[in-house]
Amino acid sequence: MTYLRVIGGVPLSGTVQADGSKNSILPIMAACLLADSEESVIEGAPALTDIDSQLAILTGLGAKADRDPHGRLHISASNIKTTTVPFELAKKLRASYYMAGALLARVGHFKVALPGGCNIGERPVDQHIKGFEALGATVKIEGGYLIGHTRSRLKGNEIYLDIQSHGATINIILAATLATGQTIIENASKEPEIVDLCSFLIKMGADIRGAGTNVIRIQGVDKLTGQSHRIIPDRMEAGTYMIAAAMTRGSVYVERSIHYHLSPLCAKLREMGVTVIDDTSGIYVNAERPLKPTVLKTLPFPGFPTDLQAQMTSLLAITQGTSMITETVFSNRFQHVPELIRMGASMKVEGQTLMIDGVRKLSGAHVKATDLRSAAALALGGLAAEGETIIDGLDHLDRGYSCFEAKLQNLGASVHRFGNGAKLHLVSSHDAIGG
Ligand SMILES: CC(=O)N[C@H]1[C@@H](OP(=O)(O)OP(=O)(O)OC[C@H]2O[C@@H](n3ccc(=O)[nH]c3=O)[C@H](O)[C@@H]2O)O[C@H](CO)[C@@H](O)[C@@H]1O
Ligand SMILES: C=C(OP(=O)(O)O)C(=O)O
Repeated sequence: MTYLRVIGGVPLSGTVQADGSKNSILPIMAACLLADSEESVIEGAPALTDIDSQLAILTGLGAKADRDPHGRLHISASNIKTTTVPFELAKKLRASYYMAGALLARVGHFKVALPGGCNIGERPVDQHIKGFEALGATVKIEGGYLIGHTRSRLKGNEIYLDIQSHGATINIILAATLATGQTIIENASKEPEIVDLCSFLIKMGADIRGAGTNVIRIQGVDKLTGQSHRIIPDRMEAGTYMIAAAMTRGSVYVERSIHYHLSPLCAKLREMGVTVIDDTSGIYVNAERPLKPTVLKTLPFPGFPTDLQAQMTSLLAITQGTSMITETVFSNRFQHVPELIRMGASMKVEGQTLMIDGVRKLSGAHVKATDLRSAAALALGGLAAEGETIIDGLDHLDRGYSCFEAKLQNLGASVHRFGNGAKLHLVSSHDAIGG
């Protein structure tokens, strides 16, 4: 077992760089399957277990998929030997289901085990199925697999998404790129990762208009070829470090973060009294003044992202006054709450709403992360807490944060990984910092 030990109390200070976006690179890796010639080279791929899992899936399908020593991914899918993604591989990440749209377009059939990923509530695929069927495929769920085929080439169609689903928008775009005729996706997701995927597909030869708006038009083409692409910065990772700066009353420059992608977070932090300044290369956060409580609701982009909700919970836990968070995207995304309460937070979940009565300080405790962003939220709690916090469940953290400890150490934090039977020993921050 491996744990993270965080000694709180140090205001973060310095510069941290955002890596390439996990939620952008994973569908782009699936899109590489659409090219029957030329290698794709993806730059800016961080060292994440989700990326390793997606590489293993591509290799299993017969593609050549590797990471070079400079962190670039090389993917070439001239041969596809199977269209089955077994449970053992698919269960590791939600993004495994993007193989369905790509395989359906490229070879006309797929059998992909229903995915894993974060345990944050129901993650149905009815909108993905609706889209594939509208394009002419026959799709069923059987034995834990999503199975689809089409007898002839997929045919473009109009598809209205009942829910503005990020995943379904991506899967339908992937399937529609090689269809005949035009596909129009209405009520499409507008998230930056969709725009990045479409930029890559357009370089490959796809004809796509409207990415980043609610209506995306895809005119099918006959062929796509591999291309090079640099992934956009990870707004969730960048946002996590911005919140960490605010929590520790620090002063941090998050290089490569894009203000437009983070505008809901920047707005909320400013409302709370944090200084947030954006320039051409990043965002500067300074939180020396006392902060004010706030109210926020998670929504599809450009609303407040659900992937930053847990981290904001940690910040509001130590912001005196009453705050309220409503989670509208996922049905079970407050699993960090009992752990923060273990650290002294005062908050209560009422349905999809969390009422927070901000306390002056959290205190270190042994806590367990049950999903990716809750792991980050607990680490942030630890950075601001008195004493030592031990965090269990790092497999979740490693899915989405690369060099997490090193980046925080660089900002002055005391964060270390230890494990394999190492003795847990809780100490006070005074002892630990050597005061
Ligand atoms: C809208 C939103 O914030 N999406 C987030 C979601 O994308 P992800 O693609 O995982 O989720 P979706 O956007 O598809 O889901 C949004 C909502 O739609 C529902 N749904 C989805 C598909 C479907 O076929 N039927 C259905 O009912 C889901 O249960 C959920 O309540 O998690 C990603 C990883 O955390 C984030 O990067 C995305 O920003
Ligand atoms: C929940 C997340 O990832 P996934 O949807 O891949 O499980 C996330 O990125 O916060």
